[in-house]
Amino acid sequence: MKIFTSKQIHELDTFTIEHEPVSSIDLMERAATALTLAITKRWSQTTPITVFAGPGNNGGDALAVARMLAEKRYSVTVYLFNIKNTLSKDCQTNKTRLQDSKHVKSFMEVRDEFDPPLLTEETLVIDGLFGSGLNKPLGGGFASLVSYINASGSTVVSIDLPSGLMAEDNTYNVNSSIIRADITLTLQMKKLCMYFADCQQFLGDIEVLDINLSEDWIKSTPSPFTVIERNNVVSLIKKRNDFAHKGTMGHALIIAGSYGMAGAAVLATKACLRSGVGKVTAHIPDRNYDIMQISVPEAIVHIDKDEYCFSEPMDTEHYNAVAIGPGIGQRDTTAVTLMSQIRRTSRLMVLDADALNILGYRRAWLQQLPPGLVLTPHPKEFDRLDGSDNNSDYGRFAKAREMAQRLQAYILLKGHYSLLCQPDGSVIFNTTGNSGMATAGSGDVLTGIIVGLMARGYSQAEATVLGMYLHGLAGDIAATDKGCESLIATDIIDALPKAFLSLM
Ligand SMILES: NC(=O)C1=CN([C@@H]2O[C@H](COP(=O)(O)OP(=O)(O)OC[C@H]3O[C@@H](n4cnc5c(N)ncnc54)[C@H](O)[C@@H]3O)[C@@H](O)[C@H]2O)[C@@H](O)CC1
Ligand SMILES: Nc1ncnc2c1ncn2[C@@H]1O[C@H](COP(=O)(O)OP(=O)(O)O)[C@@H](O)[C@H]1O
Ligand SMILES: [K+]
Repeated sequence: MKIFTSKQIHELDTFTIEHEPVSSIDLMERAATALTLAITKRWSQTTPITVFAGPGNNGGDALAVARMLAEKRYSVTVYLFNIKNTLSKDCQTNKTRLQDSKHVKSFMEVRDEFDPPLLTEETLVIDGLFGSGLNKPLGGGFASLVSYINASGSTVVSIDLPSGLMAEDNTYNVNSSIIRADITLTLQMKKLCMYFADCQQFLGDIEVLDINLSEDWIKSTPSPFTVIERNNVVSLIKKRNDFAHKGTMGHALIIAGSYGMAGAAVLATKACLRSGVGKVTAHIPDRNYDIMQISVPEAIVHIDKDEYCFSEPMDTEHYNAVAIGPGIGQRDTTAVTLMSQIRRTSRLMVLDADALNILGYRRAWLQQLPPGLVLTPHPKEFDRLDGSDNNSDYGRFAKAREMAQRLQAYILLKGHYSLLCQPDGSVIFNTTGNSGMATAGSGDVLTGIIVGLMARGYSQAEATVLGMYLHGLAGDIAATDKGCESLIATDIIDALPKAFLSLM
């Protein structure tokens, strides 16, 4: 599924109007019908409704919704903000239609002075001030109105987008000038900002309303941003050959777990074994030997000469893919060994956790990284790599995208919607997974899965897409059994078989 920018969605509206063909005002009527249905499904006629409409087409939608609700005998009070005396054509038409309707309780067009009405906890506010046409953060009277609505305790339904929220980049936005909706009824498709954690406080629950915009345009228009769908993943899965043996199914090497962090190595290794690979070798310091042998009898264990940490690069010729990082610590010896390991490894490689922290604290080394690496940072790890500590989610997304192109790397930025930035500038969002996975060790599990898939023969792009989808899916399956509160990383590994099976 593609994610389009607000500029593209505007083109999609225009294309639909020209090619369906449908007049612009009839398309607005279609949107308003879907919005009204979504509202009447949830609230009865006894709910007092106050509608705030802006001067553009978002306001036009709101005025049409107000008329439809009034015709259904809802009690509706409407404020249209026309400060500059410029309404969009369809907003103007809907203003006239509303005024002509006998049912609207009260309609006021605000030109300058505005006395805000009483909004109580019983009031349902319909926010149609601004949608995808917002071109800068709200200020002045609109910012005050937004603060007033937010402070009111009323339930707020936003049309298309909470007013004040940009469809894409909110880095320099002012939080207090953005509507905090309880529900956002968004038209046709989710906007990019809806995938970012720091925008969720404004969006509330999101419902996407299909308004039948042109399928042809959607199919034929490219977008660098997509969301993984089940069928994409199913088509990636490689069939096992009946005559397969462990020597033909790939050999993964996992360099993980310093003294005191054996668990990271155990989790990554176990997850890797569950990913279809033939053999897994875990390279660990001597002190962790017994723990690994006892916890994961299926793994081959290779011991570092150092008792406590990763200190000598491995010969990786005999492996198909290598993972380095979970729990390796950040000692200077380990840092130097990491770089020497990266330089001498020609195999597919995934860097995670402390491998990323080491690079984050020595950012000059980033320039020496070979192309084709997979990096799996969580937001903090990415900020270290990037050298900044105040990234917005959009900012982090944009920088990860730029870094993936510059380093020719696959950067999997983890989060609720993890996103994969590829060397060609494309970005793939994942929607499997849940908050139960916010628990120590779940990232180690992901690393194990990805290296297992790469060793098994998947490319970096395939392994990361399939890996993040499967990891989240396993988390979702585990959560149906254990619930989110009690979920631990081991549960994700235990659910991997069911996750795989559900895709076969
Ligand atoms: N035919 C279409 O194009 C359709 C559009 N739809 C609706 O139209 C919306 C987009 O409409 P528009 O493109 O008219 O945009 P909006 O209605 O979101 O806003 C545009 C208006 O806001 C003003 N504005 C922008 N930023 C401002 C700021 N910071 N402070 C004060 N004023 C500001 C602009 O000058 C313009 O008057 C969508 O979100 C959706 O709700 C739907 O009706 C579906 C069909
Ligand atoms: N709220 C959430 N929703 C979906 N996935 C989540 C959520 N919280 C964490 N995850 C997933 O769990 C993993 C956590 O990784 P990470 O932070 O590296 O954990 P650790 O370092 O403890 O192993 C990531 O893959 C992330 O996408
Ligand atoms: K809105």
